[in-house]
Amino acid sequence: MPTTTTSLAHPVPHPIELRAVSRRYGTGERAVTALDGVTLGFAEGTMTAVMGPSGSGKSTLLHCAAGLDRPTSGRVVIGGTETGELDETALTLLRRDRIGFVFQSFNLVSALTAEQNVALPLRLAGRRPDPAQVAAALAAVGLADRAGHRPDRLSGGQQQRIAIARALIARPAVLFADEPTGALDITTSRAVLGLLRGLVDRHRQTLVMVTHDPAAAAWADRVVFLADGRIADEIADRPGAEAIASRMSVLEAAA
Ligand SMILES: Nc1ncnc2c1ncn2[C@@H]1O[C@H](COP(=O)(O)OP(=O)(O)OP(=O)(O)O)[C@@H](O)[C@H]1O
Repeated sequence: MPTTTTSLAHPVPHPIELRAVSRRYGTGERAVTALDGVTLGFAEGTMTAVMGPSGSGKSTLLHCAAGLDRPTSGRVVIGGTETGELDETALTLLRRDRIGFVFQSFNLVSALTAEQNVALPLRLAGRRPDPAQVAAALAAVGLADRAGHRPDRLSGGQQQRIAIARALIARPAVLFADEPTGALDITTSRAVLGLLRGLVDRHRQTLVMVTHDPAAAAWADRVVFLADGRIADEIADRPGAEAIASRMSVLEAAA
């Protein structure tokens, strides 16, 4: 039977690639290796959950991959650009163009309305926000009718949805989320995760999310497990929460 090879000579690069990335903090006896030779790519239109025991390097991985922190050794390639070759200004501009970030604590500006918060990244980039673009971002997270509200008049879930709209306003290739549902109840978490999943499925958004919660990780296509700064395990093909929880308990028992 004839065989056909379909591999591409020049495959499209992943929006983000980490190659043998290590990050050490401090020097001498106090040195901590937070990441230890991690090689990982995040494909377009996929959702990856990053899990692992406390201190295993999840936030450090996210910060290095997003260009918020620089590795001690190894390479981070964002949209085909080697970030190690960029100075701080060029890295900031690349991040502004390509990366969105959502935090557990929402990080909204309390004195600004929902629409002003969403428009903020454009203003910081020196661009005049297009009201239609801001309205579309609010509509995409189901909060068109809350445009004039300040964060203290919104629920936790609504605040996180505003933070997601703000992260998406510049149409980043990759959205990073560090425990985005960590401060939310189960029902609200589900709504936020459904929204994130929809962005991946409908808009081919690439999403990388750190979580401790197997139920949240079960929304992902792939779960990467870290232990002591290394990739300890990986499950692909949308694993269920039970399979994820049992891998986590093995890693936590060993930690
Ligand atoms: N700025 C820093 N200076 C020194 N050590 C640090 C620094 N940031 C992180 N570390 C250390 O690096 C290791 C990995 O930290 P990191 O925050 O990436 O882990 P994590 O898996 O996100 O943890 P958690 O689940 O508890 O948030 C830990 O041992 C931590 O103490």
